[in-house]
Amino acid sequence: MDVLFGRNKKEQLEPVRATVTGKIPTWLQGTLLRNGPGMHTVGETSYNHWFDGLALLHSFAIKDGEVYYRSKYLRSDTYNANIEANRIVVSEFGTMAYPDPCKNIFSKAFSYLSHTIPDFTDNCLINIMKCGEDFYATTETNYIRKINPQTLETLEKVDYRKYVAVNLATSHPHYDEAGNILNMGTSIVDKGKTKYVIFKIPAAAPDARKKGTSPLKRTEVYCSIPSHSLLSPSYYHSFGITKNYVIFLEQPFRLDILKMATAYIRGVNWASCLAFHGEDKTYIHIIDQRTRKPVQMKFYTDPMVVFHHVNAYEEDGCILFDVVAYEDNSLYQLFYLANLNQNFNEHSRLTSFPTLRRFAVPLHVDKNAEVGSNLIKVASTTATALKEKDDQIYCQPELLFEGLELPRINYAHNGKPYRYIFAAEVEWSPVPTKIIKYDILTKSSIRWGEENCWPAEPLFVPTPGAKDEDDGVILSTVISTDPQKQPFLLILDAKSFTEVARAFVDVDMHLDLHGIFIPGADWDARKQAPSQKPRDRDSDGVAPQT
Ligand SMILES: CC1=C(/C=C/C(C)=C/C=C/C(C)=C/C=O)C(C)(C)CCC1
Ligand SMILES: [Fe+2]
Repeated sequence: MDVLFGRNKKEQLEPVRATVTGKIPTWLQGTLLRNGPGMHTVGETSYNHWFDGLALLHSFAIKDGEVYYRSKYLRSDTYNANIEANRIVVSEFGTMAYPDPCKNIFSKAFSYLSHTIPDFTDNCLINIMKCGEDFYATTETNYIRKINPQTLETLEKVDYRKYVAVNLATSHPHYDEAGNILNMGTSIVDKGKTKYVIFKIPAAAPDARKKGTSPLKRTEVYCSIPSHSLLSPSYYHSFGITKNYVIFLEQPFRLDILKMATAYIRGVNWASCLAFHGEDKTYIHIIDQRTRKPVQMKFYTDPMVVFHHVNAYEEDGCILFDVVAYEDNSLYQLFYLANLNQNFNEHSRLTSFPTLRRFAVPLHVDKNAEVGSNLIKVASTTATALKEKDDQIYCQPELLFEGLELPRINYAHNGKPYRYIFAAEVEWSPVPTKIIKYDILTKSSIRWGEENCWPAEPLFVPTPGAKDEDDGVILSTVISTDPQKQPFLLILDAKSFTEVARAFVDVDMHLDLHGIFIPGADWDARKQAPSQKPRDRDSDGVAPQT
């Protein structure tokens, strides 16, 4: 399994042409841009956790039935400092590093004792975010890194804290139809308070054409939700939105700030400062986007751990929201490389299985409703919301499916009624072996799989002028544990899940995490030299197919 997880991957700086089998639809033009950890050893030192690996960006430029692949390590300050020192000198999620005290890599990097919150890594390995006309590699700290989506070059380091007071921010922002970003972050012990901050980054400033005007400068705080606990805010990886609401789960999987403040001197990693509190509730916060305030009703559910929200929408006076939920945080435990690399099958069995759960939250509660009554009258779900004595509402989900992760949807349906989920199927080990299409209406599923093949998160790209929700293709990168088999870009028909084409590349491809498809035929993958600046593109206001 070293092939999948631990071994350092070689970057492919020059675009390499893929061998295509099948026929790529002529309308499919654009770039699939993805991110994930690619290097876990620097000199004699190694990271402990798969999420620690240095970010390796890769892209498939698709044009006129041809595919060109390239990959490049994100030249983050973290990457550069590590490479220069020939050892790991910046701490990551599962690895605490001890740099040379004489070298000041980050501004406040080593003033651990005078700052409650230490400076974090800019190794942005999780996702790609489109912000106006710019693209950023993202992680969950306060740093994002601007990148050139064509050449994969690393550009400015952006500190969210310059624009909004957050120490952590999700890697899963939402986009509205105009491309405006809605994201969330946590502000830790700032002015005596710890809060969750929902913020909006407009797609483009009116004066965006003026050089150097970043939409980030117009970031505005939408709403702040006080944390239930000053010193132990919830950890969250994503959140949900509907047309009018934001759904935030304050789950009992929490960061311990005092532990974090002393982690460096105690010689423990950040991950050890995260703990699941199975005795606590999961609070469901619903924020009205029109008033920018949380709704008054208090909703909660049983303890659980959610990384990925799938989608949410409003129906008959309720919010329905779908998440992939676990009984505990054992998933993050499994991704320690020691577990992944040796006796993979034995050590990497999930003790808690990912389940697709649908929750229903009533938006209007009849004051006279009896205690114990179910406030959900929506016929399409068996999820319940029970009124309790103290005006709290206890939500119990409907279990839709067991064994999927990395969910994606047709993003045109984000926040709206929808029927299909595209995801990786998970069978008691943390890595997918199949891609699945789950139909919420019929509760049936179809899948794609092949021997020794490990497909990544499947991404949906709609056919131009698509009518049906599943009119389009699925893109997934597939790597194989069979050394004879080259990695490939898989293109499936999203309706039938039959193979449309695959594009093989003879490269050292990594198992990635998330990415986006950037539609457009105006880039020439072959000719763009790695050092050229991106061509000016017209602002068409089109949100990425995230
Ligand atoms: C460095 C660092 C963090 C990094 C977390 C990461 C890198 C999480 C990755 C999660 C993934 C990939 C989930 C997939 O479902 C924290 C804990 C936010 C805070 C402390 C500093
Ligand atoms: Fe994620």
